[in-house]
Amino acid sequence: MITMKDIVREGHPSLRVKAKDVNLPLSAEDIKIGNDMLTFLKNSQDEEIAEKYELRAGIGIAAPQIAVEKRIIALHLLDDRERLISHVLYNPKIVSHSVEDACLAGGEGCLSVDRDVPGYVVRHMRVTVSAFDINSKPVKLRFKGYPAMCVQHEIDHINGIMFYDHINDKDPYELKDTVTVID
Ligand SMILES: O=C(O)C[C@@H](Cc1ccccc1)[C@H](O)SCc1ccccc1
Ligand code: NI
Repeated sequence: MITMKDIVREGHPSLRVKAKDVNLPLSAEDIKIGNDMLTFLKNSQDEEIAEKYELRAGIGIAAPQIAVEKRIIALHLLDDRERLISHVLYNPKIVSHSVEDACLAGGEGCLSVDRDVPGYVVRHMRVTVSAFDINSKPVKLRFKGYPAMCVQHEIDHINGIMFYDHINDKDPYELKDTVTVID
């Protein structure tokens, strides 16, 4: 099982590379990596397991965060209507997005960053993502609001981008009027 010791921290080279596409159909190894990542998220959100294994809560994770430089991400969170969003996505790609931008009111954190980095991380309010699921089947998924922030955070990771790369150094809380702040 993945625990915090398996999650690399900022400064590790895997966090700054453009990860490679996985081959399809998926190998048993790549399927296991995806399942292990999703299991980590579920464990990290389970009070007892998280306490027992000292896991930091996560709603998303990307393979480079466990030093696997492949384009694999996992999401496990509830949307604003309490619907479960739980996916392992292979070779995810944003194929379209809204003109409207958004950011989380409290800024963002990262399982690979052991410090607070204040500031707004402006992203697309809505994204459409094409990917392959754990059965090697093509999927097209639409995300908006909080889940959209999460999937963009994870796709950034497979492109070697950290959330604070988006924060305006001079004015971390700069907000253009086209940006919606998500509470
Ligand atoms: O490091 C990661 O990739 C997991 C990120 C995902 C994430 C960060 C900011 C905004 C959306 C998603 C976080 O560490 S998950 C931690 C977390 C837990 C609950 C709510 C928000 C962030
Ligand atoms: Ni992160």
